[in-house]
Amino acid sequence: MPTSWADSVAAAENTAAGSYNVGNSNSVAPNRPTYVPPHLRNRPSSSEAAPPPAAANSGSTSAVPAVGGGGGHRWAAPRNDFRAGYSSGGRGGGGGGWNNRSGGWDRGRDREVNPFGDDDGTEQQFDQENTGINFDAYEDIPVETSGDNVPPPVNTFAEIDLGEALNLNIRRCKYVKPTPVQRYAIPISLGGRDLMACAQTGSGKTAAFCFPIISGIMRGQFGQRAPRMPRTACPLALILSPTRELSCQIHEEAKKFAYQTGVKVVVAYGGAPINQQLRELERGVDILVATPGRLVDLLERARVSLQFIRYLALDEADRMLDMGFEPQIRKIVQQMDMPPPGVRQTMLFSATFPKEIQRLASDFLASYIFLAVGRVGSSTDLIVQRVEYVQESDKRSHLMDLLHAQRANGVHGKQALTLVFVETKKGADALEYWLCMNGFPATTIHGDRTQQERELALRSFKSGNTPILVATDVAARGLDIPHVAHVVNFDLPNDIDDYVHRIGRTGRAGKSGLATAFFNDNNASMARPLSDLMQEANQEVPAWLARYAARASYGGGKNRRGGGRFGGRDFRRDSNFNRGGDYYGGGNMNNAYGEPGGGYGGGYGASGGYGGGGYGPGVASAWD
Ligand SMILES: Nc1ncnc2c1ncn2[C@@H]1O[C@H](COP(=O)(O)OP(=O)(O)OP(=O)(O)O)[C@@H](O)[C@H]1O
Repeated sequence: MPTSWADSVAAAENTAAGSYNVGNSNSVAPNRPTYVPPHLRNRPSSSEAAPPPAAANSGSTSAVPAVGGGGGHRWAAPRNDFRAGYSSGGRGGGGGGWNNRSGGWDRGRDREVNPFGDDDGTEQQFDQENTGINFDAYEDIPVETSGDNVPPPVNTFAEIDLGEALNLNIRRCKYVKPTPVQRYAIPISLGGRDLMACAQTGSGKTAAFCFPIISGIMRGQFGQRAPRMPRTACPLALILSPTRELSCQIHEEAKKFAYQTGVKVVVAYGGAPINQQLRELERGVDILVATPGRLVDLLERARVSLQFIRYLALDEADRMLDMGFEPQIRKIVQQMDMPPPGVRQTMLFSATFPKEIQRLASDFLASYIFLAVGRVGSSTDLIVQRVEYVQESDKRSHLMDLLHAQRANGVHGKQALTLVFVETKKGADALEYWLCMNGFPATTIHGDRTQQERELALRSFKSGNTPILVATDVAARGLDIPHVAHVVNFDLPNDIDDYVHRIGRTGRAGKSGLATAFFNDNNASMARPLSDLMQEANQEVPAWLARYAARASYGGGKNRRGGGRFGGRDFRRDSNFNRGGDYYGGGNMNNAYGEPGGGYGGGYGASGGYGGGGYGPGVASAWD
């Protein structure tokens, strides 16, 4: 349906925007220190001069310090060739970008680095589909929407008017069609609606919130524009995420999507020198990606103002609103100068969304749409889940057996990447040491390591030079590391949602993966939720675990899940929740293609979910 709803939204936006007029680009003088709306930057025109020279990479936009190497495992190093061949995402030659073409963009010293490294690239290079993605895996996924006047989903990117430059970048990313969460979330966001979205790990949520933000800024659809203040950066969009690594990853992705759109993306996160980030902010920012702690610092120094924010996205929103981060988030969103809900557009995304957190989150939203792709908090059945009964004292030798088996299955002499989750930072260091001593190159990521060590460890792991990463929950959420074949829960978490995020580091973007958990009596409280989760994901539940689960008493804790096979579980639909009937506007259940779907009974249950007792402090010690 290439001309249905998406077109009418675009038309409505253009009408509402009023002054949006492509032709204006000609009236902007080059290099004048005045504001040029993003939709007028970089616009090719027949009269323009030759494109800028393929500038050498100034490196000025890199938030990650240049790395000289190292950073892998610290102990015996059977293969410590970390420096070889690693590139953190194509910081190749220069290219066009800000301050070129239509000119007038006063970020004069910057050259936009081509994040694709394809400066001489032509269209045909982008024709290929994103390598290996299996979209069939998503065909039957149930989708639930609730709220008033839910915009219909789209089936292709072509149905949505995202803008020419963004569409080109989507092709460069080799995204041929939208994933289910993108099909629904992008039209909802382009329609100006607030959104609480829950979709399985690895299903493309980052693009689902980045595309509408970039597209909206490109359109320059705000009557008001952010002024240039000498020392205070005034972004139009803010994306918050819980960890430094995830913020960096979102920044890298967003830079690809925003390449040559004229929309500038900057990242700010703790543990890295603030001066470099301040300099970057001074050069101008449209989208700020940040961790909450560093952002509060910048706000208190009055180096960032939020008064022009039009888009707020919280990635891993349930984590951002649990006890660890909630005070900081409330400060940023409610106590500084950010426009209120309804004036700004707010998008919350996660793979898990406990009802207690949904209730908290609703403070940040105005008349929002709830979207669930797959069951809220479910794991994808692309991940084969195994649970093995292993006593504490046997865990190391058991891990060794798994790693030996995996080494035997290595491809092209390379061992598949294995991510091992442990409970504590000390435990991570101890296991890393032991693995290295036993000939398994391992490194760690946890909150006691310096930021540089963390980044180096991650790079060494991603590159395959150190194919085992031992991690605390700091690596549980959001990280998109290709080729993670196996996630081992050496220590099971105490919260089933943490388990869902951890195993979600494998089996991403339609690919399959393996997750093994070591279970013993210390994990008895996890027996029931684990067994329920595995059943939902069509996994084989071992008989001994089923017996444990049957014995486990239900105490109303946060690990308690509802009984249905699929449930959208918008907390507004809970019969315990009643705000006078003006809140919930009905729900729809579809498959991923927007067709009304049957076959998934019930599942919203007043009896289900995360009743009682507040949402716990999680694993704050393991986090930033
Ligand atoms: N439409 C698409 N076509 C092909 N690949 C895609 C598409 N959208 C996203 N991807 C790829 O899928 C992978 C997972 O995406 P992303 O990291 O956004 O997942 P996520 O849903 O945010 O996961 P998590 O819950 O773990 O944070 C990324 O490598 C991304 O490039």
